[in-house]
Amino acid sequence: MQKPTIVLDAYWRQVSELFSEADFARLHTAFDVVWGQDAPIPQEVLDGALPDAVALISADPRVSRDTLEAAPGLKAVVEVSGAFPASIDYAACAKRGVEVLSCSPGFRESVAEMAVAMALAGARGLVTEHELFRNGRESWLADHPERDFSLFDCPVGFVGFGAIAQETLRLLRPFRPVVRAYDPFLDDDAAAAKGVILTSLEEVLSQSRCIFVMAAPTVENKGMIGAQQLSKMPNGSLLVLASRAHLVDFDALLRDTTFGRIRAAIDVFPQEPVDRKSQMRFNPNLILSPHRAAAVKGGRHLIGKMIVDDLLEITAGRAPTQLLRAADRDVELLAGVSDAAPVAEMAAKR
Ligand SMILES: NC(=O)C1=CN([C@@H]2O[C@H](COP(=O)(O)OP(=O)(O)OC[C@H]3O[C@@H](n4cnc5c(N)ncnc54)[C@H](O)[C@@H]3O)[C@@H](O)[C@H]2O)C=CC1
Ligand SMILES: O=C(O)C(=O)CO
Repeated sequence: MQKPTIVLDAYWRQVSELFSEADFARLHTAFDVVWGQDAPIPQEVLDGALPDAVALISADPRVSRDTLEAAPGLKAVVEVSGAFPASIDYAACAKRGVEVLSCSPGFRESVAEMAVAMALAGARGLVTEHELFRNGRESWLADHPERDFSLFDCPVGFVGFGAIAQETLRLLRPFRPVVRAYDPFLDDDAAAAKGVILTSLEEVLSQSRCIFVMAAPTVENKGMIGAQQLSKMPNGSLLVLASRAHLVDFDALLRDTTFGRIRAAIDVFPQEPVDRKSQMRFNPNLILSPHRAAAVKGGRHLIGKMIVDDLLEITAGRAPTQLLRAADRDVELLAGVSDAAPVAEMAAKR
């Protein structure tokens, strides 16, 4: 029997960053894969494949009514950049019954692991003492209660309680944290099922010693953590920023961390790469990570597994269960907010 055709146009990503060898083999066993190379797909290859394609996997999917007309058998569009882009006609896809899926849940393990690493490094003064040690100024056997704390029984807060936050909490569970979360799109039952107190942003910020910012960037939440919100954080508390700089007023964050009243561990920045002369580079109360939360060998392979699993479901006539479905989200809030262009440019230079 002929295998269904899929178009794999992952560039600017590398195919091997998305798929383990085993999942790439599963993909090829189940589907006739067009392109699948680490270079942009030539337009004529795409045009030639669309009439037979059941799925289009792309880091930069451009799907208009014309695309849908050219692809009468299309059942799914999978974006592999990390967020729903503005370049898809979501209404036209919904009308045609084409699933639009985002790979974003496939980052959860690697990003959660890094968030825990950043929290532990911040909470135990690891990076600070390491830097002081290099300069002969380290403090032997000192507790530093004004700065350091244990995650055991610690009040921990989440701003945004989606896939990455939930995975982070799963990893933190052995520390028995007392967990509060602010997420206006989560209901009480879902939070209760995870053992989390769903509450206001103010309470999360004022009652937690360690706060993870993990909300998706939307058209509504730019700079939602500003000077007023940061002022609620207790002295000596730590902000771990893992989702997007969009959520935080960086001028306010840099002001509040300058003298160490609060500290921050940051993986994502308003401009990436950060300017060589930025004050951030000289602020000892910041742990700086160059957008590497998912950057580890295999750190994006869950994406490939989810893609293969969901495409098998979709081509069997069932609903996808792994990737994020546009149909389940208010795409108006999300689409195009996260600009993939700087990430794509940095990725090209790896
Ligand atoms: N640092 C890195 O390398 C990476 C960062 N990310 C970022 O992490 C974000 C979160 O990823 P996931 O957990 O997989 O997404 P998700 O969609 O599962 O969860 C996002 C959560 O944010 C919540 N949210 C939206 N607006 C909010 C608001 N105003 N206040 C509080 N919560 C709000 C949503 O209700 C949702 O529960 C992504 O959108 C992406 O920007 C993702 C992968 C890698
Ligand atoms: O690490 C990556 O590949 C990302 O896109 C993070 O946002």
